[in-house]
Amino acid sequence: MSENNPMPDVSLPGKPPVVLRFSQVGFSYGNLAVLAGVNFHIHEGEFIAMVGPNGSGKTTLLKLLLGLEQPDSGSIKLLDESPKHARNQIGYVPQHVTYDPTFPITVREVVCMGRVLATSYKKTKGDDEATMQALAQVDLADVADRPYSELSGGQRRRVLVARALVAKPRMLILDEPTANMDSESEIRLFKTLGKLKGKTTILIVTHDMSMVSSLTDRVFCIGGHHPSGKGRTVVQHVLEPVSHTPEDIYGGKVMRVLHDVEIPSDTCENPIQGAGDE
Ligand SMILES: Nc1ncnc2c1ncn2[C@@H]1O[C@H](COP(=O)(O)OP(=O)(O)OP(=O)(O)O)[C@@H](O)[C@H]1O
Repeated sequence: MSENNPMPDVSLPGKPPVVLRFSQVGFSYGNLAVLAGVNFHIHEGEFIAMVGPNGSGKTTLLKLLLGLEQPDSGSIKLLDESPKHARNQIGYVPQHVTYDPTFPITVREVVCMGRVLATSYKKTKGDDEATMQALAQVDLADVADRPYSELSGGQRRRVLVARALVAKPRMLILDEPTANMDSESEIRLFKTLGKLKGKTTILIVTHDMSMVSSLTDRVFCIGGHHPSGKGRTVVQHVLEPVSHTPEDIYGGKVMRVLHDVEIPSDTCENPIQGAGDE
């Protein structure tokens, strides 16, 4: 597939559909060029890591993906639609949530907010059921009626995952999910993500460039500058299993991101089906 002639979002036989496609995307804040010629796609059910150093454009890429910013050039298709139209089908787990610890809100209520926000109607019986299901998915059903402020930082992050899951999203995006977490909380979070793997498409955005969880199917890096000099581009890198590392990092075995060996970002080895390049 040539860079200037991206393939349409039509799945090949035997391949899961493409849920997100960036085609030749460029974006600047005024004179500050951030992204240029960005081409990548994600298939339904994949577990993807998007890595990049601080200031490389990860948040900008998320804003484009969610339709909060518009690309200067190129196009973005999310679930076959424009990001603005499709973003209510995305579960987003932010890095930071500011909350007032004196505000008396329970874990159950925090999770249910994800349901109300996504569907914009009054709370129903179905919401209660979905809330408890989402809490069970993150192994926190037993704390449903505790005040949110009493939970540890790691538990609160999992509550936010439940809040994102409660509207049954087609894709889950986690922004720096393990920032400021101890290793035990990290393990529990990745256990939760391991259970979700394959059931929903998962995109983790992180500045940790060197290692990712072995749950990861493919890793994209926002890195080198585009030949045009007008911003950074995104490439796909190869993952290598690492032996002799403690298994408690990233909630299981870790994979090393090989930055000296890259494969073009518009190809896909499709680890789900083990099929050839697209
Ligand atoms: N609203 C804005 N207006 C102008 N420049 C911005 C704006 N937001 C971000 N930038 C700049 O765009 C570049 C990319 O920023 P972005 O926040 O996307 O990077 P990041 O990879 O998410 O960084 P970090 O890991 O530090 O959060 C940076 O140079 C940043 O200073």
